Amino acid sequence: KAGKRVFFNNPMWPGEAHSLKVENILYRGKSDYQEVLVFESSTYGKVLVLDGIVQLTEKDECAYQEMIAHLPLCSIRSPKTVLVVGGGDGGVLREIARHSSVERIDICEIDKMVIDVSKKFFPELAVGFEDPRVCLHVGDAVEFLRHVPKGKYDAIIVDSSDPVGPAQELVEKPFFETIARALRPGGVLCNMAESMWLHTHLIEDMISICRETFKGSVHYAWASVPTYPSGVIGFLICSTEGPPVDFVNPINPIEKLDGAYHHKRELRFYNSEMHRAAFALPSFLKREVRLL
Ligand SMILES: NCCCN[C@H]1CC[C@H](N)CC1
Repeated sequence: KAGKRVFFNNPMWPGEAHSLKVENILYRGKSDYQEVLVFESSTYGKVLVLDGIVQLTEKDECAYQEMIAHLPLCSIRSPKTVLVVGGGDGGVLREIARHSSVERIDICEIDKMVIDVSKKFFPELAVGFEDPRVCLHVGDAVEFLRHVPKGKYDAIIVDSSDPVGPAQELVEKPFFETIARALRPGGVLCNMAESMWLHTHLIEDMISICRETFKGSVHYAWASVPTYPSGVIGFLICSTEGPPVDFVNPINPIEKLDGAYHHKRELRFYNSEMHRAAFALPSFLKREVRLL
């Protein structure tokens, strides 16, 4: 009933909780991997929740989907083949589709229920699946990447949930090694990388794995997403050995992309200034994760 609140607390962020006012519950289900909930909130539009953790809201999904897609793709001259790990809601696909140079987008999502629920309740995101360049694989990305030919992709985007449950393996070294192998020389990875306020140990671990695995550069960027814990989310962005990639100054600025690909929906968060600003880090973080 209107006025009810839902609280999001979780061992991933002890001692704190975020809450949203609920107008009505639209869907509750349980897939082979997780519990799936969709509700209409009072102020953030529709909300997708997996195992009690907010994945996206209609109001602020633009920040996460646009940044995780354009930080890597605007850092390389002309991305052609892209892989999305996770991303079953389709939002990242919608963003990648803006890049007219892209010829093929593979996506490997483990949970079909997330795709079906997104198509039913989040058409603004699921529109990403309609692009003819998209090739959907429903299954475990760890398995999928084992069979990918060496050097196949220009960019890989890991749009995962938290590393508890189905996404646990996506922060371990063997997975990053299969990603490095699947990228071409000078190819780029952009990986969801939690909160600088809550998860500096996890970020440190991921960065040290990436430093060993990716012989190019490793950077951390971040963006404001009010409905994620602590209101920010980070991105770990790396390049493999080969032509050096300057992540901070986009060589393929989104403003230069031909408008044809923007007609469906304008950008709400990302632009080249936000791109550059995303790599500015607070002093405590630079000390704690010894980044360049
Ligand atoms: N594709 C929707 C976003 C999935 N990534 C989120 C990162 C932060 C997490 N606490 C929740 C999922």
